[in-house]
Amino acid sequence: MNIKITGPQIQLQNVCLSYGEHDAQILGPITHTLAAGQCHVVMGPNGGGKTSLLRSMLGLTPFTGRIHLDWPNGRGRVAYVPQKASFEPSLPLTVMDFMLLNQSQTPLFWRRKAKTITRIKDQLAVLGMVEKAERKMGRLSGGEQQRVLFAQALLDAPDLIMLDEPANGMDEQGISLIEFLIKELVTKGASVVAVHHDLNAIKRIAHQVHVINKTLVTSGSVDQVLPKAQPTDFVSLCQLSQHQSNHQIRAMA
Ligand SMILES: Nc1ncnc2c1ncn2[C@@H]1O[C@H](COP(=O)(O)OP(=O)(O)OP(=O)(O)O)[C@@H](O)[C@H]1O
Repeated sequence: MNIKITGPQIQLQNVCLSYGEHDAQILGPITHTLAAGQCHVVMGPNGGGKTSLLRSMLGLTPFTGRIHLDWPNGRGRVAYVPQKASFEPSLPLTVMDFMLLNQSQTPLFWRRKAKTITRIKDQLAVLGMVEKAERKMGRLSGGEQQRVLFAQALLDAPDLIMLDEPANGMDEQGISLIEFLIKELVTKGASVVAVHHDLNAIKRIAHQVHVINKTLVTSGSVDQVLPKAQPTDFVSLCQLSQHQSNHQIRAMA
């Protein structure tokens, strides 16, 4: 099948990050390129800097160095599903309100176009959440909130989507659905960058895997990076230093 790629290539040059002037360096230096139109999984230990890297790519966290999104046909649409969102249970924000938030500049209480509402309901239906459109966001379960966040991210057919642990809190059906939708996005030409911990899921969805533990430990296809995909491999993968990584991973295969 001939896919027209609409997602960007992501180029990182000497990217470094620390949160405060005197704080330890969280990331870097990282010089690396993520190919356009593929599903890239970022994995690594807790605190290794995966979220920080994603947020840097989105321009949400200050960093040094350079991150360039090289779009094939001019700048496309970008979506982000954060690791966790917290909604105060008493906050009077329904699922529908939340979906409408970045659909226009007009206040929420203004009348909405029927076309927009239908489009939102269709997207909520895909994620199995249309029946809960009038529920308050803060009263949904974690997995349900995650489904709504995903629905909102997909609403404008993104060309680049960043997913921070998209399967977090999801049941089995939700996990399959998210994986199906990720594959569908890539089939349509989008670039996907997802933080993930589940090795089996990574094998199912990833074109390229990038192991991050402050710096880039290693990167390559699933077959190159996850030769046997046992949990112990994951631990050792994360502990490898940049210098020894490629050699040792080949030895593990
Ligand atoms: N806003 C912040 N201010 C100060 N330190 C931060 C901030 N955000 C993250 N950190 C620190 O940066 C380090 C990397 O955090 P980050 O969330 O990027 O890691 P991660 O790999 O995504 O972790 P996890 O797998 O646990 O989600 C951690 O030590 C964390 O405490």
